This record gives sequence, structure tokens and C-alpha cells, in this order.
Amino acid sequence: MNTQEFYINGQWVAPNSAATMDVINPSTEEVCATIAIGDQADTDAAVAAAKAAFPAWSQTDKADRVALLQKFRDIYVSRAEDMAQAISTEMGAPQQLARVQQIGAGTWHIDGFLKAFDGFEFEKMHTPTEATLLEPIGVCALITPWNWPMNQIILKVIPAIATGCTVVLKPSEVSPLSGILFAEFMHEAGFPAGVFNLVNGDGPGVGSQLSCHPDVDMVSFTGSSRAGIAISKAAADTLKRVSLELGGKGANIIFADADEDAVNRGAARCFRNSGQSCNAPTRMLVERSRYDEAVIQAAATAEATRVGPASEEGEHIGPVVSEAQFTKIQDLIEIGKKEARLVAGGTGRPDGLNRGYFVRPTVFADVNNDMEIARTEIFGPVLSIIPFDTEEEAVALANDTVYGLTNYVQSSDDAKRMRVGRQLRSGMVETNGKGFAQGSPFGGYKQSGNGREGGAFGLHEFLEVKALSGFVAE
Ligand SMILES: NC(=O)c1ccc[n+]([C@@H]2O[C@H](COP(=O)([O-])OP(=O)(O)OC[C@H]3O[C@@H](n4cnc5c(N)ncnc54)[C@H](O)[C@@H]3O)[C@@H](O)[C@H]2O)c1
Repeated sequence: MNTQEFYINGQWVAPNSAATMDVINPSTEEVCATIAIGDQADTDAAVAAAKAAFPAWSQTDKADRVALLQKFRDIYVSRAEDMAQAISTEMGAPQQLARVQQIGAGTWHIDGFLKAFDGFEFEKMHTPTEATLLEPIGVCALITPWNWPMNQIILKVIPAIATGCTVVLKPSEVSPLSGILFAEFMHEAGFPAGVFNLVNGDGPGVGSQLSCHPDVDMVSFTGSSRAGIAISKAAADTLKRVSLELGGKGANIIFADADEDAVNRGAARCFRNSGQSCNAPTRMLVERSRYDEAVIQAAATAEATRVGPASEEGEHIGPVVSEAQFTKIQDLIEIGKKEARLVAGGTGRPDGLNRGYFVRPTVFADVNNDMEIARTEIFGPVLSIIPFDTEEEAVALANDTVYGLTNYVQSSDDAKRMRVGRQLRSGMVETNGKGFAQGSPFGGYKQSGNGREGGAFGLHEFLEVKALSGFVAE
């Protein structure tokens, strides 16, 4: 794997400076790779390559773009094991999670885009003499996080390139290995030089250079609210489009008439990927008559959740990604112990693990929405349980957060699920354990961001709309 160079204008090139950064395996706390870190000259070279490639690429036939994307998909599938190992090493996803969910999410989104692209109309007659044209926005900077690396990279690169944009990808410096492998696949697929470019670097460096670059037309970002704000400010001077997919503090409303498995399912979903998902249901709101039982069930789920190294097979959860995240989560658990009632887990590593950023699956009961653990996105395997008495109160509690990404509703009453779902201020509502459909728009309300990724909505993100009048249809 080429960790010391960047992929610019169809080839691997040496960085401008000698700056490097170590990549840490979170299961062992050992250095697993060292990557080159870009500077302004590297960013400028990648943006220039993308800009030069845009006129030709934006005019290519849809069928030609589909053929290249299909070729990429074939390579992604045939090299899935290499990709799974890269993700597992860099961010700590255990083998099964890496192979099935982390890799599978990528394939699933590629297929969703290909389906949406097939029937996607780029030109429509609005009146007999005016056409509405959807055209690629131009050069796109794609800045991605470490928690679902291929999911995020594919949700950005594939629709951008499918619609005729050219891109510069900056993966998270915490999990850059999967991004480098992704660039190798793009090269092998044979995209024309400059269509796809990759520069590694950190947020203050390459990230902010891309955000304020005059030749970048759009930034698509997934990650923290802090970085989302910094990117929006940096992008303001050039008025480029900024698409944001930020954090969440999802509520999982469990009514008394919910199915028996609702609490276990909700807790397990909160702990999935070691709690490092922006759409994790981290606030479990339980109707009073089921509350005591729910606390016992959630605690039992936490205790039954095995934690172990990413290199091991099995259904356990792995470490959290970094020392910084580990420390932040420990601090929040400590705060939670003062604010609420700890019923499972707690601070410190799980028994038998004395190295690696492993966190104990933790459950707090008797939480209220004013507590810090109910307001802050912890991004670790930490669940807060909050009781409620009425449907109105449940909706109010769920909506009482700056975030609005995914909320969840569990009830055997179809009308109630739909009624509550309509009142929740979030981009997504999942009910009764039924997941998100392929091609559905993924994105948030409020401070969870403004973008929509996946399927036809995800293609729209990268398009400008033009009204062309005096049109003579051919
Ligand atoms: N919503 C999500 O999917 C998601 C994903 C990862 C992290 N997070 C949140 O972010 C918190 C911290 O994680 P993190 O530090 O890795 O996330 P982050 O937002 O700092 O990093 C994500 C990406 O943004 C880049 N970046 C950071 N600062 C930037 C800047 N000023 N300009 C341009 N790019 C910048 C990073 O290099 C990385 O590629 C987590 O605790 C979690 O709450 C959310």
C-alpha cells in the first residue's frame, strides 16, 4: 500500500514536504503505518488536476461513467478482504463487523446509486420551450471521518463522479489506510486522470485548505459539528456549496406496547461499532410501565456484549478509535456517574484487557434531558435511559436536542408509530427495528447537518439546476 505518496492526476506522486503522521492500531496502541501529510502545494496540485479534468469528464456519456463505476464495484468486491483488514487495523472494527457491515455498506450504497442513476433524468422539459438541466457542480472536496470509512467515502465519491464532477478526497488522518486502498481501486478501474484525486492530511492543514480553496466548488463533509462549523466558515469567503453530515443524539422511543425484543435491540444498536455511529440510538426513552424492566434488560445486554481486539473473529465489539476518543468517553462516563444511576459498565477497561482503547459497554438509568450525558454526543458504547409518561412528553424529549439525525420508535400500534414519526424533527425515523431502505436519503435536521446522501437525493447533492429557455427540442 502506498502510504507515502498522494494520488494526483492519475498517478502516485511524492508529497511536497517530508511531514508524516503515524497511524495507531487502536486494539494494540501500536503504530501500524506512517502516512505522508499534505501541504498547500499538494492541495493545490490535486485541485488543479480536478479542475483540468472537469470539462471533459462532465461531458462524458452516462453509459461510459456507469461502465467505469461497475468496474470499480467489481474491484471493490474482489479486494474486499484487503479493505476489511485495512479498516479493522486502522479503526478497530472486529473481523466480522469489518467484512460484513463496514465493507457491505459500501457495496450496498454503490448499488443504490447505480439503480438511482439508471432512471435519473438530467434534462426535463419544463414548458415546451424551457428545459430544466441538472449539471455537475464542478470540483468537489470530500472530507471524511474514521467511523465508517468506506461507507462515507463511497457515499461521496460515487455520486460526485457519477454526476460528472471531479473530486479531491481527504480521508480522516486517523483512518487513512482504507482511503489509500480505495484510490488504488479507482486507479485500477481506469478513471481518466484528474477525475479522482487523494491527498492525505489533517483538518487544519489539507482540510481547511480545501474548504477555502477558490477552485473548489463544493465541500461535502462528514464528521464532528466542530469541524462542520470550521469548514462552513472557511468556505464562506468563496460562497461554495457546503454539504454537512454531522453528529446525532438519537432518541429511541419505546412505548409500553412495543415488542419484547425492543429494549435489547435498541441497546445492541447503541453499542454497535463501539458506539461510533452518528445515527446511534443513545437516548432510550421508555414508557413508565416498562421502565424498570427496560433498565434490567439494557444492563443485561451491556453485560452480555463482549469487547475484544479487532483481529479476533466473533460478534464482539472492538476498541474505540483513538486515545483522544477513549479519554473523552471516560470523562463523560465519570460525569454520568455523578449525574445519573450507573447500572452497567463504567470507567476503566473491561476485565482482561489492559491495552487498547477498549471501553466497557455502559448503561445509565434515571437520566433526564438536562444532563450532560443526555446532551453530548459521546461516540462510545454508552446508553442513557429516560422514563416518560405520555406520547406528547416522549416527542418533546426526543426533539429537545440540537441534533436531528435519526430517531427510533417502537410500538405495535401502526397509527401511533406514524403519528409520532411525523412529529420527530429528524431526517430519519426508523420504527420497530426496520432499517433504512437502499437509496433512502441519509441526512439530518438542525445541527446534524444539511446534506442528503444515498440514492437519487445523493446524486442531486452534486448538481446545479439550470433553466434554459428558448429551447428547441431535438
Ligand atoms: N457524524 C459522524 O458520522 C461523525 C463521524 C466522526 C466523528 N464524529 C464526531 O466527531 C467527534 C470527533 O471526531 P474527529 O475528531 O475524528 O472528527 P473530525 O470532525 O475532527 O474529523 C473528521 C474529518 O474532518 C477533518 N477535519 C477536522 N477539522 C477540520 C477543519 N477545521 N477543516 C476541514 N477538515 C477538518 C478531519 O481531518 C477528518 O477528515 C466524535 O466524537 C464524534 O462526535 C461524527
